[in-house]
Amino acid sequence: MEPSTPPLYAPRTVRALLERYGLRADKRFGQNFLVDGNLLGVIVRTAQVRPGERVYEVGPGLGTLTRALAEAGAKVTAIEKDQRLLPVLEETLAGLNVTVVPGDALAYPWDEVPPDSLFVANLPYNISTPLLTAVLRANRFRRLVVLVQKEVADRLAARPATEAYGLLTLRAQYHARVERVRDFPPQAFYPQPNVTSTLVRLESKGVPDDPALFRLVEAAFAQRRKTLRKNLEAAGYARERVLAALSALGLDPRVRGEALDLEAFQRLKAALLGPTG
Ligand SMILES: C[S@@+](CC[C@H](N)C(=O)[O-])C[C@H]1O[C@@H](n2cnc3c(N)ncnc32)[C@H](O)[C@@H]1O
Repeated sequence: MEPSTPPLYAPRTVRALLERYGLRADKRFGQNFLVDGNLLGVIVRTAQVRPGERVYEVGPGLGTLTRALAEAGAKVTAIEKDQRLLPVLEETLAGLNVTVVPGDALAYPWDEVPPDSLFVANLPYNISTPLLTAVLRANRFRRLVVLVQKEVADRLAARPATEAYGLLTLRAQYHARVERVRDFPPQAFYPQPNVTSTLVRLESKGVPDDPALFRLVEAAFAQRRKTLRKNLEAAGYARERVLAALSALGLDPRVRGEALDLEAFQRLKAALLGPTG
């Protein structure tokens, strides 16, 4: 770009690009484009990209974050569902080390990503939970840096016995060490969303998925108001085994699933199914 050209994140560049291509931000795709250069810098610094490192991004949008990651030395693969944005990306990412993959990130073969890649994204709010689940489960990323709704960040970083604590929390904390980096106000985006966003960093523990553990966790949270024992029985775990396992762990039979931390769930799994279960 010419030195006098305003950067891609400048609100007037974003508005001009959309106008030139006859586009409007589409709510169905969760399109809130980043228009704050300082906060863009925060995301890139948090990602700590090494030169030549592979970075996967979901939802490049107009290419703002994609471009910043490529300029920091990353080799970026960016998956975009909105076909209307593909010609824009061709223009804004020209000459950079970026591959744009058209399609739905929920259908992307995350298992095929080379190990130790990075994942960096300003996520569309409507897919953040299933997408994070799929990406964490694939166990291919060394680090994930994601901008999500504050409420999703609360769930990722929650402690037991809180309202935000649940399946997503345990999925995240099983696979990674979770750190909230900072909040992003609505003014950092165009158009402005109704909610605050939060940048979250997840440092992978490099552990493979544990389907039996997550079947147990899913069952435990099926009906939050019910006791753990009732939920497990409803999911088909034999009553006697459940009672014996709770007693072996020194847990009150009236305990709720939300009281158990990750380690307690792992011990419960071993007590119910045996160490190899
Ligand atoms: C919050 S915007 C972020 C745009 C850009 N990265 C930025 O920070 O300005 C979310 C982006 O995800 C795209 N998107 C929405 N659903 C998607 C899906 N299922 N798969 C891939 N991309 C999707 C939207 O079209 C949009 O470009």
